[in-house]
Amino acid sequence: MSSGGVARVYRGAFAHSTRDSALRVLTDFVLGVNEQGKIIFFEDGQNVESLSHQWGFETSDIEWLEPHEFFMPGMVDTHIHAPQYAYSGTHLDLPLLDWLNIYTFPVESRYEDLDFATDVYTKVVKRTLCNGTTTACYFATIHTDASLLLGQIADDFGQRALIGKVCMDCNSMVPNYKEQTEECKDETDRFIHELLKKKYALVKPVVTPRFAISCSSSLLSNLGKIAKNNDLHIQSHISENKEEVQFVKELFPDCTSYTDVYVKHGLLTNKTVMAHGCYLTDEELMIFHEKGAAVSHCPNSNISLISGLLNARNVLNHKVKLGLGTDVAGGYSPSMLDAIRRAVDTSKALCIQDAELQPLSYKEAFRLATLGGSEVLSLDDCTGNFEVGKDFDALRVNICVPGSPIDLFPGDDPEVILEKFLNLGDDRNIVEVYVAGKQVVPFS
Ligand SMILES: O=c1[nH]c(=O)c2nc[nH]c2[nH]1
Ligand SMILES: [Zn+2]
Repeated sequence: MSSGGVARVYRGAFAHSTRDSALRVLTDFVLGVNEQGKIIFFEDGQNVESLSHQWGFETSDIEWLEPHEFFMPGMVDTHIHAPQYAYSGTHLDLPLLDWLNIYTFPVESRYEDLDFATDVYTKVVKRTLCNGTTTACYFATIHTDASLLLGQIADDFGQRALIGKVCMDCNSMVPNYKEQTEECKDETDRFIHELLKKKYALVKPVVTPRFAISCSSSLLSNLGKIAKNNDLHIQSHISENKEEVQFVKELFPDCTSYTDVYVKHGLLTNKTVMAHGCYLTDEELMIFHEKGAAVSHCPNSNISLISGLLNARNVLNHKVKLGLGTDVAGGYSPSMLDAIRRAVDTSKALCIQDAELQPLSYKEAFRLATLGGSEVLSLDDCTGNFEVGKDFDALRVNICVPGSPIDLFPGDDPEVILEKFLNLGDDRNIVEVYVAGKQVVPFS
Protein backbone atom coordinates (compact mmCIF):
# COMPACT_ATOMS: atom_id res chain seq x y z
CA MET A 1 0.00 0.00 0.00
CA SER A 2 2.50 2.62 1.16
CA SER A 3 5.76 2.97 2.99
CA GLY A 4 5.93 2.41 6.74
CA GLY A 5 5.24 -1.29 6.50
CA VAL A 6 1.44 -1.14 6.25
CA ALA A 7 0.16 -3.70 3.79
CA ARG A 8 -3.61 -3.28 4.32
CA VAL A 9 -6.03 -1.25 6.43
CA TYR A 10 -9.63 -2.29 7.08
CA ARG A 11 -12.41 -0.20 8.62
CA GLY A 12 -15.78 -1.42 9.85
CA ALA A 13 -17.19 -3.83 12.44
CA PHE A 14 -15.02 -6.37 14.27
CA ALA A 15 -15.94 -9.02 16.83
CA HIS A 16 -13.47 -10.83 19.04
CA SER A 17 -12.79 -12.15 22.54
CA THR A 18 -10.31 -10.68 24.96
CA ARG A 19 -8.80 -11.93 28.18
CA ASP A 20 -11.58 -10.16 30.13
CA SER A 21 -14.51 -10.40 27.80
CA ALA A 22 -16.05 -13.35 25.90
CA LEU A 23 -17.27 -11.00 23.21
CA ARG A 24 -16.37 -7.47 22.22
CA VAL A 25 -18.15 -6.06 19.20
CA LEU A 26 -16.48 -2.94 17.84
CA THR A 27 -18.75 -1.22 15.37
CA ASP A 28 -16.30 1.24 13.81
CA PHE A 29 -12.67 0.21 14.16
CA VAL A 30 -9.62 0.40 11.93
CA LEU A 31 -7.15 -2.48 11.75
CA GLY A 32 -3.76 -2.36 10.05
CA VAL A 33 -1.80 -5.39 8.84
CA ASN A 34 1.88 -5.23 7.92
CA GLU A 35 3.81 -7.06 5.21
CA GLN A 36 4.58 -9.87 7.65
CA GLY A 37 0.85 -10.42 8.23
CA LYS A 38 0.87 -9.01 11.75
CA ILE A 39 -1.70 -6.65 13.23
CA ILE A 40 0.07 -3.33 13.79
CA PHE A 41 -2.87 -1.25 14.99
CA PHE A 42 -6.46 -1.84 16.02
CA GLU A 43 -8.18 1.32 17.11
CA ASP A 44 -11.38 3.32 17.09
CA GLY A 45 -12.28 4.68 13.66
CA GLN A 46 -12.10 8.19 15.06
CA ASN A 47 -8.31 7.83 15.28
CA VAL A 48 -7.91 7.19 11.58
CA GLU A 49 -6.27 10.53 10.72
CA SER A 50 -3.55 10.20 13.34
CA LEU A 51 -3.03 6.54 12.41
CA SER A 52 -2.58 7.47 8.76
CA HIS A 53 0.14 9.98 9.75
CA GLN A 54 1.82 7.58 12.14
CA TRP A 55 1.85 4.65 9.72
CA GLY A 56 2.13 6.57 6.44
CA PHE A 57 -0.96 5.38 4.57
CA GLU A 58 -3.60 7.35 2.65
CA THR A 59 -7.13 7.22 4.08
CA SER A 60 -8.28 6.61 0.49
CA ASP A 61 -6.46 3.26 0.62
CA ILE A 62 -8.64 2.00 3.46
CA GLU A 63 -10.83 -0.97 2.65
CA TRP A 64 -14.29 -0.36 4.11
CA LEU A 65 -16.52 -3.23 5.19
CA GLU A 66 -20.19 -3.11 4.21
CA PRO A 67 -22.72 -2.51 7.03
CA HIS A 68 -23.74 -6.19 6.88
CA GLU A 69 -20.11 -7.37 7.05
CA PHE A 70 -17.71 -7.89 9.93
CA PHE A 71 -14.36 -9.46 10.70
CA MET A 72 -13.99 -12.12 13.38
CA PRO A 73 -10.89 -14.14 14.32
CA GLY A 74 -10.29 -17.34 12.39
CA MET A 75 -11.54 -20.40 14.26
CA VAL A 76 -9.29 -22.99 15.92
CA ASP A 77 -10.26 -26.65 15.54
CA THR A 78 -8.40 -28.22 18.45
CA HIS A 79 -9.14 -31.82 17.43
CA ILE A 80 -9.77 -33.27 13.98
CA HIS A 81 -8.84 -36.56 12.29
CA ALA A 82 -7.88 -35.71 8.69
CA PRO A 83 -8.01 -39.32 7.35
CA GLN A 84 -11.49 -39.87 8.76
CA TYR A 85 -12.82 -37.07 6.52
CA ALA A 86 -13.10 -39.80 3.86
CA TYR A 87 -16.20 -41.16 5.63
CA SER A 88 -17.49 -38.09 7.46
CA GLY A 89 -21.26 -37.98 7.63
CA THR A 90 -21.54 -41.77 7.75
CA HIS A 91 -20.81 -44.67 10.12
CA LEU A 92 -22.32 -43.17 13.26
CA ASP A 93 -24.19 -46.23 14.50
CA LEU A 94 -21.66 -47.82 16.85
CA PRO A 95 -20.15 -46.88 20.22
CA LEU A 96 -16.52 -45.74 20.32
CA LEU A 97 -14.51 -48.97 20.64
CA ASP A 98 -16.59 -50.88 18.06
CA TRP A 99 -16.62 -47.79 15.83
CA LEU A 100 -12.81 -47.73 15.89
CA ASN A 101 -12.46 -51.42 15.13
CA ILE A 102 -15.17 -51.74 12.48
CA TYR A 103 -14.92 -48.44 10.62
CA THR A 104 -11.94 -46.31 11.61
CA PHE A 105 -8.93 -48.62 11.67
CA PRO A 106 -9.71 -50.30 8.31
CA VAL A 107 -9.99 -46.87 6.63
CA GLU A 108 -6.92 -45.40 8.33
CA SER A 109 -4.86 -48.44 7.30
CA ARG A 110 -5.31 -47.34 3.65
CA TYR A 111 -3.15 -44.23 4.00
CA GLU A 112 0.00 -45.99 2.93
CA ASP A 113 -1.48 -45.15 -0.47
CA LEU A 114 -0.24 -41.60 -1.07
CA ASP A 115 -2.70 -40.96 -3.91
CA PHE A 116 -5.60 -41.70 -1.57
CA ALA A 117 -3.96 -39.55 1.11
CA THR A 118 -3.46 -36.65 -1.32
CA ASP A 119 -7.11 -36.74 -2.36
CA VAL A 120 -8.59 -36.85 1.16
CA TYR A 121 -6.07 -34.48 2.76
CA THR A 122 -6.52 -31.87 0.03
CA LYS A 123 -10.28 -32.05 0.48
CA VAL A 124 -10.20 -31.79 4.27
CA VAL A 125 -7.82 -28.82 4.29
CA LYS A 126 -9.90 -26.98 1.68
CA ARG A 127 -13.20 -27.79 3.36
CA THR A 128 -12.08 -26.68 6.81
CA LEU A 129 -10.52 -23.46 5.47
CA CYS A 130 -13.77 -22.59 3.63
CA ASN A 131 -15.61 -23.14 6.89
CA GLY A 132 -13.34 -20.70 8.70
CA THR A 133 -10.84 -23.01 10.41
CA THR A 134 -7.61 -21.02 10.21
CA THR A 135 -5.85 -23.29 12.72
CA ALA A 136 -6.32 -27.06 12.92
CA CYS A 137 -4.79 -29.64 15.25
CA TYR A 138 -4.80 -32.77 13.11
CA PHE A 139 -4.44 -36.47 13.81
CA ALA A 140 -3.14 -38.20 10.66
CA THR A 141 -2.47 -41.98 10.63
CA ILE A 142 0.46 -44.22 11.61
CA HIS A 143 2.04 -43.62 8.17
CA THR A 144 4.94 -41.17 8.32
CA ASP A 145 5.02 -40.21 4.64
CA ALA A 146 1.28 -39.61 4.41
CA SER A 147 1.46 -37.54 7.61
CA LEU A 148 4.24 -35.44 6.08
CA LEU A 149 2.03 -35.01 3.03
CA LEU A 150 -0.74 -33.60 5.23
CA GLY A 151 1.77 -31.05 6.52
CA GLN A 152 2.75 -30.12 2.98
CA ILE A 153 -0.89 -29.73 1.90
CA ALA A 154 -1.74 -27.54 4.91
CA ASP A 155 1.30 -25.40 4.06
CA ASP A 156 0.34 -25.24 0.36
CA PHE A 157 -3.12 -23.93 1.22
CA GLY A 158 -1.84 -21.64 3.98
CA GLN A 159 -3.59 -23.23 6.95
CA ARG A 160 -1.94 -23.00 10.38
CA ALA A 161 -1.69 -26.57 11.59
CA LEU A 162 -0.30 -28.98 14.11
CA ILE A 163 0.15 -32.39 12.50
CA GLY A 164 0.33 -35.66 14.41
CA LYS A 165 1.63 -38.92 13.05
CA VAL A 166 -0.53 -41.34 15.04
CA CYS A 167 1.31 -43.69 17.39
CA MET A 168 -0.14 -47.07 18.29
CA ASP A 169 1.59 -50.39 19.02
CA CYS A 170 -1.48 -52.27 20.37
CA ASN A 171 -4.38 -53.26 18.17
CA SER A 172 -5.75 -56.77 18.55
CA MET A 173 -8.83 -56.16 16.41
CA VAL A 174 -7.08 -54.86 13.26
CA PRO A 175 -3.52 -56.20 13.72
CA ASN A 176 -2.21 -54.78 10.42
CA TYR A 177 -2.96 -51.26 11.67
CA LYS A 178 -0.26 -50.77 14.26
CA GLU A 179 3.54 -50.53 14.50
CA GLN A 180 6.13 -52.32 16.59
CA THR A 181 7.16 -50.20 19.58
CA GLU A 182 10.69 -49.47 18.31
CA GLU A 183 9.50 -48.75 14.79
CA CYS A 184 6.84 -46.38 16.11
CA LYS A 185 9.39 -44.48 18.17
CA ASP A 186 11.85 -44.26 15.25
CA GLU A 187 9.16 -43.21 12.78
CA THR A 188 7.93 -40.55 15.21
CA ASP A 189 11.47 -39.20 15.38
CA ARG A 190 11.73 -39.25 11.60
CA PHE A 191 8.34 -37.53 11.23
CA ILE A 192 9.26 -34.75 13.65
CA HIS A 193 12.64 -34.09 12.15
CA GLU A 194 11.50 -34.23 8.52
CA LEU A 195 8.57 -31.91 9.22
CA LEU A 196 10.72 -29.43 11.14
CA LYS A 197 13.33 -29.57 8.37
CA LYS A 198 10.74 -28.19 5.91
CA LYS A 199 10.69 -24.98 7.95
CA TYR A 200 7.02 -24.36 7.22
CA ALA A 201 6.06 -21.07 8.84
CA LEU A 202 2.70 -22.26 10.18
CA VAL A 203 2.86 -26.08 10.27
CA LYS A 204 4.43 -27.93 13.20
CA PRO A 205 4.49 -31.51 14.52
CA VAL A 206 2.55 -32.73 17.56
CA VAL A 207 3.39 -35.94 19.43
CA THR A 208 0.30 -38.16 19.09
CA PRO A 209 -0.23 -41.32 21.13
CA ARG A 210 -3.70 -42.34 19.88
CA PHE A 211 -4.98 -43.14 23.39
CA ALA A 212 -3.93 -45.26 26.35
CA ILE A 213 -5.70 -48.34 25.01
CA SER A 214 -3.66 -48.49 21.81
CA CYS A 215 -0.22 -47.75 23.33
CA SER A 216 2.07 -49.86 25.49
CA SER A 217 3.55 -48.31 28.61
CA SER A 218 6.96 -48.39 26.96
CA LEU A 219 5.70 -46.48 23.90
CA LEU A 220 3.92 -43.91 26.08
CA SER A 221 7.14 -43.27 28.06
CA ASN A 222 9.18 -42.90 24.90
CA LEU A 223 6.70 -40.44 23.45
CA GLY A 224 6.77 -38.41 26.67
CA LYS A 225 10.56 -38.21 26.34
CA ILE A 226 10.42 -37.26 22.66
CA ALA A 227 7.97 -34.43 23.44
CA LYS A 228 10.12 -33.20 26.30
CA ASN A 229 13.42 -33.33 24.43
CA ASN A 230 11.99 -31.42 21.46
CA ASP A 231 9.63 -29.12 23.44
CA LEU A 232 6.68 -30.32 21.38
CA HIS A 233 2.92 -30.28 21.65
CA ILE A 234 1.16 -33.51 22.66
CA GLN A 235 -2.35 -34.63 21.73
CA SER A 236 -4.41 -37.68 22.62
CA HIS A 237 -7.85 -38.80 23.82
CA ILE A 238 -9.09 -39.18 27.38
CA SER A 239 -12.24 -40.35 29.18
CA GLU A 240 -14.53 -40.20 26.17
CA ASN A 241 -16.70 -43.22 26.87
CA LYS A 242 -17.42 -45.31 29.99
CA GLU A 243 -16.30 -48.60 28.47
CA GLU A 244 -12.99 -46.99 27.44
CA VAL A 245 -12.40 -45.61 30.95
CA GLN A 246 -13.03 -49.06 32.45
CA PHE A 247 -10.67 -50.72 29.95
CA VAL A 248 -7.89 -48.23 30.77
CA LYS A 249 -8.33 -49.03 34.48
CA GLU A 250 -7.78 -52.71 33.70
CA LEU A 251 -4.78 -52.06 31.42
CA PHE A 252 -3.01 -49.73 33.87
CA PRO A 253 -3.88 -51.07 37.35
CA ASP A 254 -1.02 -49.13 38.95
CA CYS A 255 -2.42 -45.79 37.84
CA THR A 256 -4.96 -44.03 40.00
CA SER A 257 -6.93 -42.60 37.06
CA TYR A 258 -6.91 -42.21 33.28
CA THR A 259 -5.23 -38.83 33.81
CA ASP A 260 -2.61 -40.53 35.97
CA VAL A 261 -1.70 -42.82 33.04
CA TYR A 262 -0.66 -39.79 31.00
CA VAL A 263 0.98 -38.05 33.97
CA LYS A 264 3.08 -41.13 34.80
CA HIS A 265 4.34 -41.27 31.20
CA GLY A 266 5.25 -37.57 30.98
CA LEU A 267 2.43 -36.80 28.59
CA LEU A 268 0.43 -34.21 30.54
CA THR A 269 2.23 -30.91 30.05
CA ASN A 270 1.30 -27.29 29.39
CA LYS A 271 1.45 -28.14 25.67
CA THR A 272 -0.94 -31.11 25.91
CA VAL A 273 -4.44 -31.17 24.47
CA MET A 274 -6.68 -34.09 25.40
CA ALA A 275 -9.86 -34.65 23.44
CA HIS A 276 -13.26 -35.31 25.08
CA GLY A 277 -12.76 -35.67 28.86
CA CYS A 278 -16.47 -36.39 29.42
CA TYR A 279 -15.78 -38.54 32.48
CA LEU A 280 -12.88 -36.65 34.08
CA THR A 281 -13.36 -36.29 37.83
CA ASP A 282 -12.85 -33.03 39.71
CA GLU A 283 -9.55 -34.45 41.02
CA GLU A 284 -8.39 -35.13 37.48
CA LEU A 285 -9.43 -31.63 36.37
CA MET A 286 -7.35 -30.24 39.23
CA ILE A 287 -4.35 -32.12 37.84
CA PHE A 288 -5.05 -30.70 34.37
CA HIS A 289 -5.09 -27.22 35.92
CA GLU A 290 -1.83 -27.79 37.82
CA LYS A 291 -0.08 -29.10 34.72
CA GLY A 292 -1.52 -26.42 32.42
CA ALA A 293 -2.95 -29.15 30.16
CA ALA A 294 -5.99 -28.48 27.99
CA VAL A 295 -9.27 -30.16 27.02
CA SER A 296 -10.75 -30.20 23.52
CA HIS A 297 -14.54 -30.31 23.77
CA CYS A 298 -15.95 -32.32 20.84
CA PRO A 299 -19.72 -32.15 21.31
CA ASN A 300 -20.80 -33.47 17.91
CA SER A 301 -18.70 -36.60 18.34
CA ASN A 302 -19.74 -37.03 21.99
CA ILE A 303 -23.37 -37.16 20.91
CA SER A 304 -22.95 -38.98 17.58
CA LEU A 305 -21.07 -41.89 19.18
CA ILE A 306 -23.32 -41.69 22.27
CA SER A 307 -20.17 -41.22 24.36
CA GLY A 308 -21.20 -38.67 26.96
CA LEU A 309 -21.91 -34.99 27.63
CA LEU A 310 -18.93 -32.90 28.70
CA ASN A 311 -19.78 -30.46 31.47
CA ALA A 312 -17.86 -27.54 29.95
CA ARG A 313 -18.91 -25.24 32.79
CA ASN A 314 -17.19 -27.52 35.29
CA VAL A 315 -14.03 -27.60 33.18
CA LEU A 316 -14.02 -23.80 33.03
CA ASN A 317 -14.69 -23.57 36.79
CA HIS A 318 -11.53 -25.61 37.32
CA LYS A 319 -9.62 -23.05 35.22
CA VAL A 320 -8.60 -25.70 32.72
CA LYS A 321 -7.89 -24.42 29.21
CA LEU A 322 -10.84 -25.38 26.99
CA GLY A 323 -11.38 -25.24 23.23
CA LEU A 324 -13.67 -26.86 20.68
CA GLY A 325 -13.00 -29.68 18.24
CA THR A 326 -15.00 -31.08 15.35
CA ASP A 327 -13.47 -34.53 15.92
CA VAL A 328 -14.18 -35.44 12.30
CA ALA A 329 -15.38 -38.14 11.72
CA GLY A 330 -16.78 -39.24 15.10
CA GLY A 331 -18.19 -35.74 14.74
CA TYR A 332 -19.86 -35.64 11.36
CA SER A 333 -19.41 -31.93 10.64
CA PRO A 334 -16.10 -30.31 9.65
CA SER A 335 -17.50 -26.89 10.62
CA MET A 336 -16.51 -25.12 13.80
CA LEU A 337 -19.85 -23.28 13.64
CA ASP A 338 -21.43 -26.68 14.23
CA ALA A 339 -19.08 -27.23 17.19
CA ILE A 340 -20.17 -23.87 18.66
CA ARG A 341 -23.86 -24.76 18.33
CA ARG A 342 -23.46 -28.24 19.76
CA ALA A 343 -21.36 -26.99 22.67
CA VAL A 344 -24.23 -24.67 23.62
CA ASP A 345 -26.83 -27.41 23.04
CA THR A 346 -24.87 -29.88 25.19
CA SER A 347 -24.65 -27.39 28.04
CA LYS A 348 -28.41 -26.81 27.78
CA ALA A 349 -29.09 -30.56 27.79
CA LEU A 350 -27.07 -30.79 31.02
CA CYS A 351 -29.15 -27.94 32.44
CA ILE A 352 -32.30 -29.97 31.81
CA GLN A 353 -30.82 -32.61 34.11
CA ASP A 354 -29.50 -30.11 36.68
CA ALA A 355 -31.32 -26.80 37.00
CA GLU A 356 -28.47 -25.37 39.10
CA LEU A 357 -26.10 -25.42 36.13
CA GLN A 358 -25.45 -22.30 34.07
CA PRO A 359 -25.59 -23.02 30.31
CA LEU A 360 -22.85 -21.77 28.01
CA SER A 361 -23.82 -18.56 26.24
CA TYR A 362 -23.19 -18.13 22.53
CA LYS A 363 -20.57 -15.56 23.52
CA GLU A 364 -18.71 -18.12 25.63
CA ALA A 365 -18.88 -20.67 22.81
CA PHE A 366 -17.52 -18.03 20.40
CA ARG A 367 -14.61 -17.53 22.78
CA LEU A 368 -13.95 -21.28 22.98
CA ALA A 369 -13.84 -21.49 19.16
CA THR A 370 -11.36 -18.63 18.82
CA LEU A 371 -9.24 -17.35 21.70
CA GLY A 372 -9.93 -20.44 23.84
CA GLY A 373 -8.72 -22.72 21.07
CA SER A 374 -5.55 -20.70 20.63
CA GLU A 375 -4.85 -21.03 24.38
CA VAL A 376 -5.46 -24.77 24.21
CA LEU A 377 -2.79 -25.08 21.51
CA SER A 378 -0.45 -22.60 23.25
CA LEU A 379 -0.70 -20.43 20.16
CA ASP A 380 -2.37 -17.46 21.86
CA ASP A 381 0.76 -15.38 21.42
CA CYS A 382 0.13 -15.35 17.67
CA THR A 383 -3.58 -16.03 17.00
CA GLY A 384 -7.06 -16.13 18.57
CA ASN A 385 -8.06 -12.45 18.53
CA PHE A 386 -7.17 -9.04 17.08
CA GLU A 387 -4.58 -7.99 19.64
CA VAL A 388 -1.81 -5.85 18.19
CA GLY A 389 1.29 -7.99 17.52
CA LYS A 390 -0.65 -11.16 16.68
CA ASP A 391 -0.97 -12.57 13.18
CA PHE A 392 -4.02 -11.46 11.21
CA ASP A 393 -6.01 -14.73 11.19
CA ALA A 394 -9.48 -13.58 10.27
CA LEU A 395 -12.80 -14.30 8.62
CA ARG A 396 -14.62 -11.68 6.62
CA VAL A 397 -18.28 -12.48 7.18
CA ASN A 398 -21.01 -11.15 4.92
CA ILE A 399 -24.59 -11.77 6.00
CA CYS A 400 -26.14 -10.61 2.72
CA VAL A 401 -24.42 -12.86 0.16
CA PRO A 402 -26.67 -14.29 -2.56
CA GLY A 403 -28.48 -17.32 -1.16
CA SER A 404 -27.56 -16.41 2.41
CA PRO A 405 -29.24 -18.58 5.03
CA ILE A 406 -29.73 -15.47 7.19
CA ASP A 407 -32.35 -12.72 6.98
CA LEU A 408 -31.81 -9.32 8.56
CA PHE A 409 -34.46 -6.99 9.93
CA PRO A 410 -34.46 -3.30 10.82
CA GLY A 411 -32.60 -2.72 14.07
CA ASP A 412 -30.35 -5.81 13.75
CA ASP A 413 -27.14 -4.36 15.20
CA PRO A 414 -23.65 -5.90 14.78
CA GLU A 415 -24.03 -8.03 17.91
CA VAL A 416 -27.31 -9.47 16.62
CA ILE A 417 -25.70 -10.01 13.22
CA LEU A 418 -22.86 -11.98 14.86
CA GLU A 419 -25.28 -14.10 16.90
CA LYS A 420 -27.33 -14.86 13.79
CA PHE A 421 -24.17 -15.86 11.91
CA LEU A 422 -23.02 -18.17 14.70
CA ASN A 423 -26.42 -19.88 14.90
CA LEU A 424 -27.61 -19.75 11.29
CA GLY A 425 -24.63 -18.98 9.06
CA ASP A 426 -22.42 -21.25 7.00
CA ASP A 427 -19.48 -21.17 4.61
CA ARG A 428 -21.45 -19.10 2.10
CA ASN A 429 -21.22 -16.21 4.56
CA ILE A 430 -17.43 -16.59 5.02
CA VAL A 431 -16.40 -14.60 1.98
CA GLU A 432 -12.69 -14.26 2.75
CA VAL A 433 -10.32 -16.10 5.05
CA TYR A 434 -6.90 -14.78 6.10
CA VAL A 435 -4.08 -16.65 7.81
CA ALA A 436 -1.08 -14.61 8.95
CA GLY A 437 -2.27 -11.79 6.71
CA LYS A 438 -2.44 -13.92 3.59
CA GLN A 439 -5.79 -14.41 1.88
CA VAL A 440 -6.32 -18.17 1.67
CA VAL A 441 -10.04 -18.21 0.73
CA PRO A 442 -11.16 -17.84 -2.01
CA PHE A 443 -8.38 -20.16 -3.14
CA SER A 444 -5.84 -18.54 -5.43
O1 LIG B 1 -13.48 -40.00 18.79
C1 LIG B 1 -12.44 -40.69 18.69
N1 LIG B 1 -11.86 -40.88 17.48
C2 LIG B 1 -10.74 -41.61 17.32
O2 LIG B 1 -10.24 -41.75 16.20
C3 LIG B 1 -10.18 -42.18 18.49
N2 LIG B 1 -9.11 -42.94 18.71
C4 LIG B 1 -9.07 -43.18 20.03
N3 LIG B 1 -10.10 -42.60 20.65
C5 LIG B 1 -10.81 -41.97 19.72
N4 LIG B 1 -11.92 -41.23 19.80
ZN1 LIG C 1 -10.57 -37.89 18.16
